[in-house]
Amino acid sequence: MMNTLLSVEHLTMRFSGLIAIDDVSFRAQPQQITAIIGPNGAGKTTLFNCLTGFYSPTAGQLKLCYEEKSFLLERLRGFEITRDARVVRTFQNIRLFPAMSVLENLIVAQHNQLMRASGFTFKGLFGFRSYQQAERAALDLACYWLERIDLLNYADTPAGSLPYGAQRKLEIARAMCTCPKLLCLDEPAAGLNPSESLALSELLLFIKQQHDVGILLIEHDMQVVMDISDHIIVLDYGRKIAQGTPAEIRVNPVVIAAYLGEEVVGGQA
Ligand SMILES: Nc1ncnc2c1ncn2[C@@H]1O[C@H](COP(=O)(O)OP(=O)(O)OP(=O)(O)O)[C@@H](O)[C@H]1O
Repeated sequence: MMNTLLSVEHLTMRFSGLIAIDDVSFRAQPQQITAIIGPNGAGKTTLFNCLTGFYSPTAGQLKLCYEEKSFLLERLRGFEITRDARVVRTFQNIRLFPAMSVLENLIVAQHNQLMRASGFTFKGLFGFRSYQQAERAALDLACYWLERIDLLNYADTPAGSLPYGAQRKLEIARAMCTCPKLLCLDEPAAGLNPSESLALSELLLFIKQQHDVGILLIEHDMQVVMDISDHIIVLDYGRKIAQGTPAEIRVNPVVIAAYLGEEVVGGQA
């Protein structure tokens, strides 16, 4: 029996009169893909904003556990959520550093490790061996991910000049360079063509199988969701209305009636 990676308990987020998330509870397991679906305005991104410190929840508990450690995310500041709890996210809109090279985007993601290795400057300045080793390790990790996303030949290309689909993959590679335990992806398939969506699905399956990370996936592309998710949480107007495996969600009448529609359940996104 796997240990739970993330426990969301009675999460509520209010904006004045509007309840964006209303008493939502669910669990996510390590090395599994947990999809969060629901129509526009259901509260999906707000959930990510609570998990990653952009919003302070009105109520509820967000507990992350791994390797005998546990973190209450709602009590941490944003940078601690990434640095200490190792939760990382991407956004609906691409947020790469467009003028930096592809490789530099992946090195910047390892800033925390490199700063520690540099003794917060002087070991780096004086070229300590331990810092040089850390630099090499950062480069190796960046190259590992560049190979995984087929961008090794574009290492020196400005990230902003890559095709859209490649930028989406680079964002995921950049997130993975932080060595996360929980990877939160906000609509990674948005704007991708069918073959790019397939490549994305393969990348996410590779990550979940080969790396000790749990994935939370917000996605409107039902083909991607149904193909790769282990577990699906369905939100509507801030409330959880269903959860289950893709097979269960496909035939859940509440979900069919409210969200997917019969055509989409049949596999047409
Ligand atoms: N900072 C904010 N202030 C006020 N209302 C907000 C704020 N952030 C989100 N909301 C509201 O909370 C509700 C949920 O929004 P959210 O962006 O989480 O939905 P979503 O499920 O991610 O939608 P989409 O699929 O369109 O991205 C919406 O009604 C939205 O307008």
